[in-house]
Amino acid sequence: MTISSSPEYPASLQLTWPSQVLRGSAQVPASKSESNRALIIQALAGGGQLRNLSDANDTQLMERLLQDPAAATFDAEDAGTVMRFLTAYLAMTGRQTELVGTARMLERPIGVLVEALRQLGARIEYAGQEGYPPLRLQGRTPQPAEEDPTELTVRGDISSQYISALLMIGPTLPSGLRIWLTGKVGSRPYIRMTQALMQHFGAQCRDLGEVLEVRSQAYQPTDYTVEGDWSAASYWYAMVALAPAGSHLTLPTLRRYSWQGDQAIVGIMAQLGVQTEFLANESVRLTQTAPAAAVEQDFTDCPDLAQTVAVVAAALGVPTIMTGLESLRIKETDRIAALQQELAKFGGALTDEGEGRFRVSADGFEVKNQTVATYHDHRMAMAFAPLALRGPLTIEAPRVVRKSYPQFWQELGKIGFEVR
Ligand SMILES: O=C(O)C1=C[C@@H](OP(=O)(O)O)[C@@H](O)[C@H](O)C1
Ligand SMILES: C=C(OP(=O)(O)O)C(=O)O
Repeated sequence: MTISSSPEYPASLQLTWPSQVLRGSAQVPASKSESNRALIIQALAGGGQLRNLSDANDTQLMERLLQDPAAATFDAEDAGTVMRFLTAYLAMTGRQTELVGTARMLERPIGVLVEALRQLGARIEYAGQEGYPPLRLQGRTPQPAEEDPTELTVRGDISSQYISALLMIGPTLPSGLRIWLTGKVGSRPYIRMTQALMQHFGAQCRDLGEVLEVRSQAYQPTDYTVEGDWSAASYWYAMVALAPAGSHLTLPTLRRYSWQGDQAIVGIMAQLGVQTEFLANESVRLTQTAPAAAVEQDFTDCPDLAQTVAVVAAALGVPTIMTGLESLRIKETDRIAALQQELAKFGGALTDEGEGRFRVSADGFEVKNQTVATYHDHRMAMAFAPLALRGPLTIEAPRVVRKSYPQFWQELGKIGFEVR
């Protein structure tokens, strides 16, 4: 396996499993969500040492862009957190600059955040389509300090990243911020993660459910060690679920008490045949057990787990109802359409039953040399890769994993997959 030595990934990768039990230990990357928040807050705090930062492209990109705050253009590439967090961060500096991204990023909405920032005095224009990047930041009208926090009403049903972006700049505003959330709030644990990291850096945030409040206050430079990424861990859960009986794996750097909502994978995979044991030294041991006869799961709080779970449920033939998938349509790709296309190649289906309910089913699910398209989406590649435990498989554009888990294919090679 030569991927590690090559900066250029091949056009496709063939994965084969030598039909033995799956055993050993796999490295997950550090959480990109924690890393990207910690980087923004560190910049606002003016210090603090960050340990175990993610090597994900999304994080390296954030780090690089923050090092050159005077740049004329900031290219957020395909990183949602970079686009949304930097928009808020840069808008508050009052600088004139531009934020751009990949073609897909220009289809991912940002109007809710721009509208909120305008109410905080930011002058932001759309350089292309109204409500979408690219953005032109044209400075900021300073606002006087008031006794009461500035009130904003923000929709919570499109992306929680707007709310996290606003919260993080909240302490730096002269009057602080009171955010009224409307609509069905999705990805709520990511908002809590933001609050937890803000608090770690000395800024208090009150969470009253539909109202979030941050007073004007100084962040304190603080050190932080980033936890492993639970979304990335989900692919290893999938592997244990699909591996021959008797398989087990250890994953280091994962905490029992996590700030990441995607730790929900522990409970979800308990139903799909993977038992989790939290060990000392921040690691978990995954053991294969029997799956439930049927599963029903809401992904409102953990949308990034949906692809992993859909693929495992289809491959195991466990009838599964998935709800809370609304935000999947506006991520790196339309993940619902992508799942439907790719599952069909194996005899699986993700059927829209209306009213937000999707049914995973399978009719003679079989893995036999299919080629999986990845739609510029890291999670499509990583969610389908575990199927290689059931038969040979080709993954197109394997480079996509660099967004969150650059070492993914190497880790597969180390655990015993043939990766060509
Ligand atoms: O704040 C974050 O770090 C994230 C929030 C979620 O996005 P949405 O809030 O858009 O659902 C998640 O899907 C994304 O991978 C990371
Ligand atoms: C949706 C994702 O990321 P982002 O929104 O930050 O691009 C993801 O990593 O699955």
